Amino acid sequence: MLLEVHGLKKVYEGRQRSVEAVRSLTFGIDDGDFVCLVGPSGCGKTTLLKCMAGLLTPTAGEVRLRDKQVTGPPPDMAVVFQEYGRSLFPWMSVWDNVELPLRQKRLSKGQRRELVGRALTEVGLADADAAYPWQLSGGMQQRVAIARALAYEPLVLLMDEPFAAVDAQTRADLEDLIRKLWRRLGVTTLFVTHDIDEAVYLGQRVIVLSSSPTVIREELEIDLPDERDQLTTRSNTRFTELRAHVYAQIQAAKRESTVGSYS
Ligand SMILES: Nc1ncnc2c1ncn2[C@@H]1O[C@H](COP(=O)(O)OP(=O)(O)OP(=O)(O)O)[C@@H](O)[C@H]1O
Repeated sequence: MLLEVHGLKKVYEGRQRSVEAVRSLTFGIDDGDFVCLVGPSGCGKTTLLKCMAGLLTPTAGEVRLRDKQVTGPPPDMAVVFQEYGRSLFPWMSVWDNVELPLRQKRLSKGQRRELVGRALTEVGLADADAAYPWQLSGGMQQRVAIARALAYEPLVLLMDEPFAAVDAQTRADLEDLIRKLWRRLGVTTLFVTHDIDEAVYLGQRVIVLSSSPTVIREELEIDLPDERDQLTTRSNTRFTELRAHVYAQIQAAKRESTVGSYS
């Protein structure tokens, strides 16, 4: 198992009251997996992802990467967030943004040039290397963030609702880009989303979370062909069945939390 989450619990301690965001989560991700995490909004997805990325300390339980406990941001992980506007440096060119983490890795100039050039080509931005992020559309900025993560050659790529802020057409293009890159490069990916269709379309496996305080409601194998396509896959009967199943699970999770909050 490449990445393991064991009995993870996170309680935010406030001055007036504490909020139990994640109650107890245990799951693992194998090398090369593409796993989607989906759950009702506010269910604790971002909290979980931040704990996995070493940005938050769990209240109990642990995250292990290659059998080593995560206690701070591991050098082998890259994260792509939803807010591309805040994750790129506006005063740096596209090329410099993608190169920045490689400088911290202390790679030679030649190695950096090769990795940045290749990553920008992979995401279709080879010609935009000298532009500044603010000159690009939202979808292009998110491509830059993806290129930056890929150039870094992480063991694990964590993505937190990365396409939530772009329009539907761009989103479909970016979904296909991510699947294409995953199939070609085989990078282990954990993709967090509240969009059921997106989770089923992208993942090999979907983990459905309950409402906060979060536990796992279900883990589902997505037995759709690896070759996916926005038109054929989404009109496939199996796709429709899977999305209906996940939808029902999430509705049930929401109902339970409403009942819970009145009991
Ligand atoms: N810093 C914090 N302090 C206190 N409570 C917090 C904090 N961050 C999140 N929470 C609470 O923890 C719960 C889970 O929040 P989180 O942002 O992880 O959920 P999410 O599933 O990512 O939400 P969304 O679907 O809106 O992106 C929510 O009830 C939220 O109000």
